[in-house]
Formats: sequence, structure tokens, C-alpha cells
Amino acid sequence: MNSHPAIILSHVCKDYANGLRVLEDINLSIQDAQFVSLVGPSGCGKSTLLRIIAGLGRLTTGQLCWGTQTAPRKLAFVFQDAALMPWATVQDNVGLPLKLARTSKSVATAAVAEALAMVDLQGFEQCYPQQLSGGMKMRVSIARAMVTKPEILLMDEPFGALDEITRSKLNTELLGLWTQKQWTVVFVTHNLYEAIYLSNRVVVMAAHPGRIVADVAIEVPYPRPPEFRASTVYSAYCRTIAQYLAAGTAQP
Ligand SMILES: Nc1ncnc2c1ncn2[C@@H]1O[C@H](COP(=O)(O)OP(=O)(O)OP(=O)(O)O)[C@@H](O)[C@H]1O
Repeated sequence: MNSHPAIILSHVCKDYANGLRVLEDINLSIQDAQFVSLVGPSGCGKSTLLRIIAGLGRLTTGQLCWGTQTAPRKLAFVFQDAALMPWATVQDNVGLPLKLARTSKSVATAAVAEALAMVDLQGFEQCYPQQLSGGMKMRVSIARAMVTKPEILLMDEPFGALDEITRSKLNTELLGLWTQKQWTVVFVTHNLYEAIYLSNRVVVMAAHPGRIVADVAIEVPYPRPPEFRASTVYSAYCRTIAQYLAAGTAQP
């Protein structure tokens, strides 16, 4: 694996206008092609941190750098809600970022077809969002992120609203795509089981103020078959991370 840093956060703090300190001294260096999950209790600032990385929110103090690059890298963001345009077909939803970038029609058509094939949605190009299941909508949302060929994929609870079986299936599919594309992924989730299955590293946060309390390397090679979830190694990681989460939420 390439070991250049892709995202470096140094001493990042974030205060909202109401005086609330949401993030306190966040130091995090994420390598190229790493899959890093942020887990922590509700309100610990996971989304705030992801939005700062995406450039959707400003940090108050500290620094965000892009490894060896001077400019922000090519980013894509996937939200918990698939956020599709209900009046547009699957094809038009996926093609939206290319339309906004004024990409030529022939290039866009080919890129959309490739992205839909990657999420196994060929044949659904002319469907509307209301004709799709929750899992299919999320696949469309992932295809819309992939169509721009990002280097960095930021995902905010993308599978949080899905049932367990669909979530687990999409976890496996996402890992398959990541293995091919080698994006740098920052993945926010409440679900430590999902985080351990997917990630090279699980960063555990605590709240009030939001801070990092542990950074656990998941030293299990890829590909990770679904059976990994039933292994003793997996259970040991679950125990360790659950302990960090519990310690982070303990009342003083
Ligand atoms: N625009 C805002 N103004 C003031 N406070 C805010 C704003 N946005 C978020 N917050 C507060 O910042 C804290 C962190 O919110 P954030 O959404 O980042 O947490 P989170 O860990 O992602 O939570 P969840 O897991 O529930 O989505 C919360 O206390 C929230 O109320």
C-alpha cells in the first residue's frame, strides 16, 4: 500500500457561533488508499469533522493539509440520505455532477454507464428513485460519487438507514470497489461492527468536546470474506473498540 499521507489534520478545533466547542485538538493523518472509519457517540462531531475535510465547513483553529499536494484533492461525498432528485431518472441523477462540470455528453454517457455497472444497476437507467429500494437508492448515490472518479471518498453514515442484511451486502460491495479503485475513504458510522469489517483503521471519538480517544489498526488482510465477521479476531476487535467507546462516554 502507498504510504503517502492524503489528509493531514493538525490541532484542529471547531467552535460554532453559539460558543459550543465541537472539536478539540484533532490530530489525524490518513494515508493514500487507506479506509478509515470514525466512530463515536451521537454529537461527538464526526459529521463536523467530515464536513471540514470536505470543505463544507470551516475549522476554527488548526490546519488541514493534503499530503504532498498543495490543492484539495478530488473529493466525493456520500450522505446518509441518498439525496436523489425524485423527478430525474437514475441515469440523470448519476450524471448530475458531470452535467454541472459541463462534461461532453458522450463522455458523460460512458462514465455514467461505467459507474452504474460498478454498482450493479445496469438496466435501471430509466427508473425513477421512487421505483427503487433503499439499498438501490444508496447504490445510485455511490455511483453518483464515483462518476467523477474521486481520489478521496467521504461517506457520512451511508448505510445507517438500511436494514442489517442490505447494509452487510453493501459493505461487501463497497469493499470490492475500494479494492479495485484504491480511494482514500473516510467513513462515518455509529456501527462499530461495520467499521471493523471495512477499515484499515478505526478512529474512536468521544464527545463534549469532540476528540479522538483511540486509533485502532485493523490488521486483517483484504479481501475480507463475510466469514471474517464470525471470527475470534473480529470479536476481539469489537471488544477493544467497545471498551474505548464506553470509556469515552463514561461520566466523570
Ligand atoms: N451549525 C451548528 N451550530 C451549532 N451547533 C452545531 C451545528 N452543527 C452541529 N452542531 C453541534 O455540534 C455537535 C456535533 O454534531 P455532529 O453532527 O458533528 O455530531 P455527530 O457525531 O456526527 O452526531 P451524529 O452521530 O448524531 O450524526 C452537536 O452537539 C451538534 O448539536
